[in-house]
Amino acid sequence: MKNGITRKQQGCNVSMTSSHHNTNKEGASDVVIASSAQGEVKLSLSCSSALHGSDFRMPTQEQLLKMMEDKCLQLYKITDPTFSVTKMLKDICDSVLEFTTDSNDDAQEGSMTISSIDVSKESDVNGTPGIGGSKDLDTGSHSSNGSIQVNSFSALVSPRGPISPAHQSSLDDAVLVSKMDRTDDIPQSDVRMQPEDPMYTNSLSLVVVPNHQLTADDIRSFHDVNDLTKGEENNQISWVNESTNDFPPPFSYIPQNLVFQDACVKISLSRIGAEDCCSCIGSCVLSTNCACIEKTGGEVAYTTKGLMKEEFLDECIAISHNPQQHCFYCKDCPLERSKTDGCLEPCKGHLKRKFIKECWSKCGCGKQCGNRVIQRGIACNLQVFFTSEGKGWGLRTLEDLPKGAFVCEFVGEILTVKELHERNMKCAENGKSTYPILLDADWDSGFMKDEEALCLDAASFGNIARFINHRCSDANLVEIPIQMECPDRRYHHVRRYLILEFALFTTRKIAAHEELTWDYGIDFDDHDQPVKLFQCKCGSKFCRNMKRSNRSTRSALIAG
Ligand SMILES: C[S@@+](CC[C@H](N)C(=O)[O-])C[C@H]1O[C@@H](n2cnc3c(N)ncnc32)[C@H](O)[C@@H]1O
Repeated sequence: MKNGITRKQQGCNVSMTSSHHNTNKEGASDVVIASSAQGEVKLSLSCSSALHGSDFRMPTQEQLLKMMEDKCLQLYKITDPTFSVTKMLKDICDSVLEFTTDSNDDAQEGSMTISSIDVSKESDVNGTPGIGGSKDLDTGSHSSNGSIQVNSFSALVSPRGPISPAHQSSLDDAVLVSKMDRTDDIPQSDVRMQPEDPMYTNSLSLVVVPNHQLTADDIRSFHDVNDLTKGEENNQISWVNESTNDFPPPFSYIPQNLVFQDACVKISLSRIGAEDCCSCIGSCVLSTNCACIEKTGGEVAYTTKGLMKEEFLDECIAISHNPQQHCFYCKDCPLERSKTDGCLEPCKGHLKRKFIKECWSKCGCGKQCGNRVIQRGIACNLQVFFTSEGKGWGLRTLEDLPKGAFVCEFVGEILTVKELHERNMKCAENGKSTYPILLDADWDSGFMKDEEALCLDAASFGNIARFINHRCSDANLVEIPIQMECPDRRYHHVRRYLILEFALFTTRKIAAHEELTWDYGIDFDDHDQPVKLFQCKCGSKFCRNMKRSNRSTRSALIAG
């Protein structure tokens, strides 16, 4: 396939040939993208039939393209009627040329090989999908020493230690991607792609480790440097580590809460009565009698710009600053019950928070109603980064944020508190932590069955909120429960099915690049908490861990 250098002149030929000798090892397939100084781009695919038996028959070009288009529809859900595989191949060539002409007036010469791996066999027991095929490599060119310069690279990464010299390079086995500085640890023979220009210090290197068996955690730790959310959110959320060679921990990104196992979450349309929906037309923020807004005492929580109203926000912040004044005690605390196996300890109290009731699908208003902020998803530009204060990874904003802006929900697995306790016990044995938050808003309503006392754990399955670190008292985010369709406060707020929400809003103006923090409500004096306490490095002058004077009784989040 050849293209001329300008988009107007470009032409695209698709031709197919087959050979009887193997061009690469068993079952491997390569995509080679080569460009010449004359502005030609060549895309060649090679694959071996070795794994599929000896009765290999070359399909016709038409058969192949038809099969691929069916696959794109069924497997990748590409439903655009104008989509065609030929056009996509041509687009790849165009992109190479576009990049070359945009970034450099002189056309470059070079090539790169993208190899496919099949780790689908390595799916973990929980059904975490394997990664099949190569991922998102951008253009590159050969350097004099034979390695390939990567101009930009959206890649999978693996937090692996130095690679032993015993490894020999091969494109057929596991593929690892490492940060540039880590390639010092790796024998040159194992490095297949390596950024050479210091300008690309945040680019990644592709390292091939032969015969390496990928584990489930390996697969879960492959995080795209440009988007940790795997495309699940409105905005991409990149990650960066300017301090160490560490990679983000293994976890699966989920944009909505999911039940782990025993949690009893009963949501059905029939449970959502007319009294829990509004019949407004237009934006409820301007309405005088919106039934949803009536649920929160007739107080509209949002401004017309989609920010939380200052008065409402300040009350929420005051509750979080003075938990003792806003606590209720349950008669038969599910948390204590889960810990003590029969022997009930005194309940330390749970926070009674203000909550927001957003409009929902059964309401008369539409998606653009001003009383629907959280359900429109993450709107700010965020980044995960490695903190320099010893807190591990953290989340920061890349843009200035006003006071009262919605940042993200807290999403995780929905567990019963009994399951959380069991999980914490296991974590204590293997040095891991849970990142739980109790859904305890309604625990004062009498005896609850074990399967009804719920919490969220974001350590293994969670959204971007799992990276938000704790700060005592003067955190720049505050958590506010959101109720949508479900009137049952036990779930706090349930969106669609099986979704519980807990949203984080800014408590003040936040400047670009500031770390986002919230007060987990930890009592650093309570050594009886089911999870291991950490040494707080929040740096706040109100730090409860340092002073140990302010004895909080909140149990909003028992951090591990
Ligand atoms: C919800 S996670 C936050 C993300 C975490 N830092 C990471 O690297 O994945 C909570 C964990 O982060 C660490 N952490 C959070 N806030 C901290 C703080 N103020 N000081 C020290 N460690 C903190 C603790 O290990 C805690 O168990």
